[in-house]
Amino acid sequence: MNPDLPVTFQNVSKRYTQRDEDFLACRNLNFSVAEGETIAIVGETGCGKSTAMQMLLGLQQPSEGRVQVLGCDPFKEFDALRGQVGIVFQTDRLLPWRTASQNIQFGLQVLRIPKARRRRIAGEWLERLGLSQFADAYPHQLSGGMRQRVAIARTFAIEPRVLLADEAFSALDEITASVIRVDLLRLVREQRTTTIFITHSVPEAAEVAERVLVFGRPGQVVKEVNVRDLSSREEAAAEIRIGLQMARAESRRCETSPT
Ligand SMILES: Nc1ncnc2c1ncn2[C@@H]1O[C@H](COP(=O)(O)OP(=O)(O)OP(=O)(O)O)[C@@H](O)[C@H]1O
Repeated sequence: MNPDLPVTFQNVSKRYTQRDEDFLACRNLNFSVAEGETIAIVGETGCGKSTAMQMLLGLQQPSEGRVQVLGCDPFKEFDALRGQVGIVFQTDRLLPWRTASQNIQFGLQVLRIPKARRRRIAGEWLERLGLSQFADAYPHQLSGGMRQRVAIARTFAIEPRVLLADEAFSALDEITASVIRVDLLRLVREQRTTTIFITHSVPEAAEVAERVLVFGRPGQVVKEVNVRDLSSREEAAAEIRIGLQMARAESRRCETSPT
């Protein structure tokens, strides 16, 4: 395990207890993300993507193995990572009683940034996302795409070193999603934020990531696709689909093999 890399999973397994029985959600999961790198994790529903991300966020403890984020154990050193890991969710999760500007200031408030500085930072992010004239608008006065932009601004305002985008575009219509995707990618590149996209969409993974990890069940990397080494996004998408087929075959093999 290289402690200098911002995110490392080393031989990580996670077991849940379901109806008095052990259930393996991740098995011997190994991967890392380099500083400033953008990766995507793709996998079918139930393959353990969320469980892996919960361990990254320190919300779940691995049953075995080690997770390291920015040199810390996220479960045991939860407070040390406060403000260092940002998340963009599928839904905007804006507070309806706060204006766009006040929503962007929320994380900064939690980090006890003084009011004048908070306002200035929110103003800068509203401008960067083309929302300056909506600073005082409430979420119900904004379109879905604008709300997601406010949520993105709220995440970037804390200047996270690691960003997690969890199905960040799947609640938007395809046209809005493609515009917001471009916005988010631009910010990730400008800020050089180490980023993990979680997605079910093969074309999206091929478009946003430099490297794609295809997850199989229980949570493990069945194929790694280095988009940088391929000639086109289409070729990357084809490689990801091969990975998903491998994951399905492996999962069927596990289901049918005698225990
Ligand atoms: N807290 C929990 N307790 C028990 N089992 C759980 C818990 N969380 C997840 N699981 C199980 O672990 C497996 C992996 O779930 P997980 O949510 O990590 O998958 P996922 O790949 O994120 O799925 P999706 O794409 O649908 O979000 C599933 O079978 C799920 O039922």
